[in-house]
Amino acid sequence: MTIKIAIAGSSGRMGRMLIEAVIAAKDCQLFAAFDRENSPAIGSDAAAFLGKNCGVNISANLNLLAGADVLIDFTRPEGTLQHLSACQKHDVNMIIGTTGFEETGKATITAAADKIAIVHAYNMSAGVNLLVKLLEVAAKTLNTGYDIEILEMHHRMKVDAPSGTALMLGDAVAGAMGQKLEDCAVYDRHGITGERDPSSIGFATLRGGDVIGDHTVIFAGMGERIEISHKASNRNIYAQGSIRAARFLSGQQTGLFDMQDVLGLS
Ligand SMILES: NC(=O)C1=CN([C@@H]2O[C@H](COP(=O)(O)OP(=O)(O)OC[C@H]3O[C@@H](n4cnc5c(N)ncnc54)[C@H](OP(=O)(O)O)[C@@H]3O)[C@@H](O)[C@H]2O)C=CC1
Ligand SMILES: O=C(O)C1=N[C@H](C(=O)O)C[C@H](O)C1
Repeated sequence: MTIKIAIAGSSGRMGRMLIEAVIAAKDCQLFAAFDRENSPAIGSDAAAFLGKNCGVNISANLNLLAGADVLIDFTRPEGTLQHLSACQKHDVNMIIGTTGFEETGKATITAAADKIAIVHAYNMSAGVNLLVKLLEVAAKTLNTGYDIEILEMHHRMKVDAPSGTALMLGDAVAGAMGQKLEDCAVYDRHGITGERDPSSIGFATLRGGDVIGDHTVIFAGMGERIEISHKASNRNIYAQGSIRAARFLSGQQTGLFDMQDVLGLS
């Protein structure tokens, strides 16, 4: 069976990576490609940046979703929520990689999963999702006497902080220790902060250059330090994860899933 895939944010870093990966995947067909109305790419072939013609022109008309199996969206929260409405209208499943949602946006996605099937994950790579499992073991084993800090670095163009992945890793660690991340997260330190609260999970955000995505969770004890890291060196890991998610969604009618479900890790 061929999976008919539409891509949102076609001219973005992830949009282009996804177009290349979908065209290369034997069981996938690039069905539609979207950008914003004011994008200079509107009307051009979606594979033009590869020096190829794939026969799908970039459009802002979301009615072209009709007949697609799934829309893959790596844009911005406000764009994703517009695309989500269009997916419900046309009964198209959705894969959401966008980060930076407020609680209301997350609730809208959860509600939409009563009508269509959605994979929503802040990191589509197999490696990061394995890290989540490793962290659950680490957090349960090192649950007293170790200070937990999460460090992430991304390229200078990234607009949200901390990264969605850092928040997901923090959530996994907090959950494994019977805590809620919102009750123990420390996102800023400046000035006379006082001693570290042993029950806190600290976050540090670095931005610079073209770093694709580095994440390290540190368990700092007295006499030893454990660091569990993932470093991305190519965005194709996210595109391949998205294609796995598209295969997973084939045949699903409704429901909200994450990459742990897709990879059989849940
Ligand atoms: N889950 C995962 O595995 C990963 C998630 N991400 C996340 O994906 C998102 C995109 O990342 P990246 O590709 O680097 O970003 P880019 O800025 O390179 O691309 C974003 C694309 O979305 C478009 N866009 C922005 N706002 C809207 C809108 N309101 N409506 C429709 N389209 C819109 C942009 O168009 P324009 O240029 O016209 O603004 C652009 O084409 C981020 O949230 C990032 O954190 C990234 C990598 C992996
Ligand atoms: O913006 C990015 O580039 C990335 N965003 C995601 C995040 O916020 O975690 C995933 C990956 O780290 C790359």
